[in-house]
Amino acid sequence: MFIEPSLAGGRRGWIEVICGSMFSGKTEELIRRLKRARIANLKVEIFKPVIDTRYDIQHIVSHDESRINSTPLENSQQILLLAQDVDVVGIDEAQFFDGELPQVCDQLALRGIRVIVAGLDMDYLGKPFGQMPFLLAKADYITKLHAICVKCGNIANYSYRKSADKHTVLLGETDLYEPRCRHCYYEE
Ligand SMILES: Nc1ncnc2c1ncn2[C@@H]1O[C@H](COP(=O)(O)OP(=O)(O)O)[C@@H](O)[C@H]1O
Ligand SMILES: Cc1cn([C@H]2C[C@H](O)[C@@H](COP(=O)(O)O)O2)c(=O)[nH]c1=O
Ligand SMILES: [Zn+2]
Repeated sequence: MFIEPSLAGGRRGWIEVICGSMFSGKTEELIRRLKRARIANLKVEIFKPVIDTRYDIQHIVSHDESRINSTPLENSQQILLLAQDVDVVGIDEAQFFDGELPQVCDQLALRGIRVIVAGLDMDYLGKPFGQMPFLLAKADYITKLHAICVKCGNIANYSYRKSADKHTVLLGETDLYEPRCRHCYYEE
């Protein structure tokens, strides 16, 4: 389990990345960290890309229905304007944001903000997704989570797409995707 670095003394501001396949618990872990920050009386702002309308337009919602309010954004530069005077910034579905997101996160961290980013490390083809590889390179702390393979019960790293749609971005849940381990993913 991720334990927050001490906030006492020293220079603050860092980037945490939570990654993994679909259903691995990224959103739950993001919500857990953000709720704890609020319990610590820190000022928290939460963002997601506007295209993520899967469960709710405004809220970040996990597959298990835990939720937290957020601000949907068209582009990552808006975070710099909206994250004034905050201690912690949470960002979900980072793979859908534009190419500016890594340097936006850098700037936030330099302002002394704790930045917590959650996103899919790989798309349905098993390729690095959007800005996630760059965020992983810049992160101070990385948490890779795993789902359970629906075929064999082992640890799952991959998000297998059940439809023939070839667009990289295709919103969905169990209707379109299932988490699979390496072996079950490549067997198909
Ligand atoms: N195959 C699976 N492996 C693990 N968790 C699953 C699976 N199918 C459904 N879940 C549910 O998904 C939850 C995680 O949801 P969520 O945090 O939204 O994941 P992510 O954001 O990584 O897609 C788990 O707590 C569990 O209840
Ligand atoms: C693999 C993959 C996923 N997506 C979409 C499907 C979901 O709407 C989100 C991922 O949500 P989660 O919180 O990680 O479960 O991304 C996509 O558009 N393209 C893909 O290749
Ligand atoms: Zn498997």
